[in-house]
Amino acid sequence: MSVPRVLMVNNGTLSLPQLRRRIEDLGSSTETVDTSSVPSRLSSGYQAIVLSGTKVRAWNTEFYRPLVDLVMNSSVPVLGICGGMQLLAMAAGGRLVEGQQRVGSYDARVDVDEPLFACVEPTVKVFHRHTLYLDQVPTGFRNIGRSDQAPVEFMASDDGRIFGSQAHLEFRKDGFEILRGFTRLYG
Ligand SMILES: NC(=O)CC[C@H](N)C(=O)O
Repeated sequence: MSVPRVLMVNNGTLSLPQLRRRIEDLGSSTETVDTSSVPSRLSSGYQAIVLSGTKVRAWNTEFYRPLVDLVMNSSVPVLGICGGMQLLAMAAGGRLVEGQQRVGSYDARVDVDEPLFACVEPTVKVFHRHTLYLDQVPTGFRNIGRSDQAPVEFMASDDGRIFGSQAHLEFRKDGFEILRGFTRLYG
């Protein structure tokens, strides 16, 4: 079987190497493109798209428009991490709020009947590094994970193609196992 290829969009996160390594450890190859130079159409050679955390905040919808168009016009599984989830949520009309800066490991409760969580228990310990919080899922998405700190820790599109994680899944064992659940959607 050939190795699945993942297009990794670098939105300026501090932990791109770790994110790539995890996806590669799970059996995919990765190629990275910066936010400002994403293609207008996904080449048929890719089986999934992963959006890293961000440097430019999700409020800047103009900056992220080409990326959002790429995601919406593709048909492969997509995973947005931290700011990568926030920018997808903003584009779909979601609401973000400025909160307490959160850095470190926190528990979240997840819906284990969702394919993303096929490899974890209902409570996961995952790593966070952010100050913006999604307090409402946008139309077309549902809330699939929550915690004492944030009402929306994970979201999924109604068609089950696009996922978002507030946590940086490139860290911690449970993060890796959630990434494993994602790779099973296209691998
Ligand atoms: N790590 C990130 O992706 C940060 C996202 C966003 N800038 C926030 O602070 O919430």
